[in-house]
Amino acid sequence: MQKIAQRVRFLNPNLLQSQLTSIDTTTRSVQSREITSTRELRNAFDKYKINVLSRYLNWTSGANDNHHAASYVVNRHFRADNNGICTKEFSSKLRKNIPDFVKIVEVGARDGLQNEKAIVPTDVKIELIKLLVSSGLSVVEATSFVSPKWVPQLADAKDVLAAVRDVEGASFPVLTPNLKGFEAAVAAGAKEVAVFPAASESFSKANLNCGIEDNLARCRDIASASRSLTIPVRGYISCVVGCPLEGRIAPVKVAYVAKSLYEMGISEISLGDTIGVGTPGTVIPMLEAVLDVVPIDKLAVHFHDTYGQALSNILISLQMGISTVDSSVSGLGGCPYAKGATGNVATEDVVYMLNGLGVKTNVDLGKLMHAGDFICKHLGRPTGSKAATALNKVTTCNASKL
Ligand SMILES: CC(C)(COP(=O)([O-])OP(=O)([O-])OC[C@H]1O[C@@H](n2cnc3c(N)ncnc32)[C@H](O)[C@@H]1OP(=O)([O-])[O-])[C@@H](O)C(=O)NCCC(=O)NCCSC(=O)C[C@@](C)(O)CC(=O)[O-]
Repeated sequence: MQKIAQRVRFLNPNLLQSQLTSIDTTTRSVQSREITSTRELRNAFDKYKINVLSRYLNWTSGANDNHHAASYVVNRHFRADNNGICTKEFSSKLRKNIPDFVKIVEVGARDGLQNEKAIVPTDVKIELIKLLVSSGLSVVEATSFVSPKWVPQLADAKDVLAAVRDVEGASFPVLTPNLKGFEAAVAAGAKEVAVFPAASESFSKANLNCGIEDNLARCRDIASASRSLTIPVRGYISCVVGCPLEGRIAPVKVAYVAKSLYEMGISEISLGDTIGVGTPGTVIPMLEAVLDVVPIDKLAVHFHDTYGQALSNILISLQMGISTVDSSVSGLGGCPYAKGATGNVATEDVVYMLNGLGVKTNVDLGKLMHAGDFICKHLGRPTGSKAATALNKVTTCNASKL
């Protein structure tokens, strides 16, 4: 700013400073959606006389060697059109479909813990779930009713669910791979369940001991049993972009499973990048294929962060209009049948990004970090959340207000 002020010699530095401050004020109004139309933007420009500055800088940049500095200032904030009226072109394009509210489905107590070798005591799981609810999360997946021989960590499913099922403020879906699991979950008081087919035949066999079609038949049994009890059934699809056994998964395979789940009346379909190999380059075609067969409001995304791509994949999904995102406190997790896959995207990182975008989640980041600290202390390792790591260092800052 100082350098620009010095170089733009014909403009009084104080005036320049005040004009740039006005640009920042207007930018914030657009970001917070106080300004939503071109007319409101033009009014703000008139009020602050910003167009004078942008024309001046454009002229100056053409007239001297200060091109880069001047165009940086103008283009960074606004683009001047032929009439000298600026539009915030990139911002409106890139934010157009991003929803005002995102529902976060917290999977830390299930997906997060299922892969832990040392058995986490039941009362620690219960306390974790309660802390997550008190942070404002409205969906906290509690556990799985699967074979304890396959997933010993979740053998206490009945006790965990019994302790949390009546906690107010959230729903507590549980995974059910077959009718046996569904019946046990209902008997334990489940009010919402989830089935979990895969888009990869080999992964389906490794994870569930049956192929895609046999597993879809099990899902159908659960969907019809749940109908009479008015229990909503969520459906995960594993390996939506890549499989640890088969490699790349074609979008058409994901669309096939998604359509099958939709047709059996599944309430929400969560698209899982189980091993975290996806990038926006593979996620976009997969979402396009699924969107051809399932309405957008039925979809959720579930990204593991093995390659550090989860937030980019979430952002692109939001830009495509998806408004439900799964995540796991402190980035806990990994699937026992997907070797090498690391945790889910950390809920703290998702909330931090959404706060930055001005998207509501109703989640208090400070309280969420407290839940993360609690479970990480128990597991004896640092958080996997970058936002929590950074914020924990900023002792003077109130994370809830970020
Ligand atoms: C599906 C089964 C049960 C089939 O397992 P199986 O061995 O083929 O089943 P079976 O019908 O032959 O029964 C064998 C034994 O399991 C018992 N059994 C049978 N069903 C149940 C049940 N529901 N609950 C408790 N016990 C059960 C059954 O009673 C019997 O007991 P035994 O007579 O030997 O004592 C097994 O493969 C299993 O439990 N798999 C667990 C898979 C799992 O939990 N994977 C992790 C979750 S998926 C995931 O993480 C991905 C996701 C969702 O997050 C999305 C993403 O990240 O992308």
